Amino acid sequence: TIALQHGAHRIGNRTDADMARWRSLRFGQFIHWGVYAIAGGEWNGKVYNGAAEWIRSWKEMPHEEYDKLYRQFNPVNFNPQQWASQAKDMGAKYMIITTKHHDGFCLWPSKYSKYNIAASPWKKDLLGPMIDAYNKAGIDVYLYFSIIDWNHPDYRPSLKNAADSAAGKRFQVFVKNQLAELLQRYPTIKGFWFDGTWDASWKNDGAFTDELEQYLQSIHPGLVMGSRLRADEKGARHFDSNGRLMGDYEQGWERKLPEKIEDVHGNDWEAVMTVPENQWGYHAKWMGHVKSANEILEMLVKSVSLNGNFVLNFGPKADGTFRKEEQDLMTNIGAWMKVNGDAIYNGTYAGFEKQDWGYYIRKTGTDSVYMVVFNMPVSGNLRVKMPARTYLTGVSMLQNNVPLTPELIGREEYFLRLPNKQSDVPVVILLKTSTKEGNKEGGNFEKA
Ligand SMILES: COc1ccc([C@H]2[C@H](O)[C@H](O)[C@H](C)N2C)cc1
Repeated sequence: TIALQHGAHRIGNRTDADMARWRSLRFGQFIHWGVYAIAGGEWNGKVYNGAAEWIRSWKEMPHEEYDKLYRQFNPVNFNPQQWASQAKDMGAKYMIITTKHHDGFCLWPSKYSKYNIAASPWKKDLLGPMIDAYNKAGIDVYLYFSIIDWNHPDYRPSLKNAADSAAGKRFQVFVKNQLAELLQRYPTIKGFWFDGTWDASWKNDGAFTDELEQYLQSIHPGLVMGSRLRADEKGARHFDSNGRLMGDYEQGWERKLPEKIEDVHGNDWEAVMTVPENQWGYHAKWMGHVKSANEILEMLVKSVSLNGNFVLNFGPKADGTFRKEEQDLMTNIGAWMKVNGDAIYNGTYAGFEKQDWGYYIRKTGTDSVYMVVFNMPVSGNLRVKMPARTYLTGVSMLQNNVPLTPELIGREEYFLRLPNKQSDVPVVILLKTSTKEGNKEGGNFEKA
């Protein structure tokens, strides 16, 4: 290994209570909301094909035009209690809100940048009421913060000369001040979700990123921060030059999921996902494939089955309301979560051989293993192969506790048959298992 001053300082996952809480939540709601929602992916009658929150970078959008949009930002229909209530109904246990995206517009009245909500017709802080409402609904809040800041005069993508370096230093002070300001204003938040850390000016100062992470932990112990914040002294990101994860969880899974358990290297991780192919902020015209509730549920279940968290993104309109497609998703996902949430919360990798019908999820620290069936075989037979020295002691439908009688088809291998093969939502079976030889003799199914 290479001697590193600013690489990973911890080998393996965090084991403290704050991280265990993050791990138990499993399902989050991402919210991308800002002045870009006013444009909604269009300008002068033309449609922007990129991600709506990036419209300022579009050649058809003059910077000075975009930079005046905040004068129209007036979310008169913003209702934080309603936002929190629908997130709770969906089954989300945490929420990540864009405090400031790459455009630099702050949703809170920051002392360190005039380009903030106080300068808009709305005037009032948006973050405080949101965080309070979500916390009251039992939902933890994490703050998205973009290091890239297109509005700040000292932001430099790279440092080419002494003047750049001086600006870069001023910018680092600005970032530190804003983050400390957010922690001071919103003490109940549980962590930061950093973004916009790929530019040379950031990744070539690994020491600063390391000091910043330690500074934030010192003023708010227990903060959960993923692998996007840091770089090591050689400019490596996410994984240091010795291949060790920096930060508290792997945060690179953006609009993609790992396929198998080996892909996550034993690290905590989180995937963030858009409903359309690639829109985070509000876009009036969604193009391409829009994911259904069942497709999203499969991503959520697959993430948990591979020991990760899954965060679904929403892009509220400029007036503070959610588009109908997003409201319908929250309702439909929530209906399934209401019945089957036990298989998700505190879920983790089960250690069973993957089968075609779907995914296994173990309730952390227990012998309870859930089977979440997405692909009903025409045979009607759901194959279950027990891991070595693990015995089946009970099988039932999660939804109504109806017991199932497995058919033994080999050494510790079974077929399970559902009462009926028809379902237009995923079906969950609860397996009770035991690793004690003794139970083998008892009521397990081999005797039958
Ligand atoms: C260049 O590819 C990018 C850059 C930034 C992103 C940003 C999106 O604007 C959104 O905030 C997402 C979470 N983030 C990674 C996405 C893709």
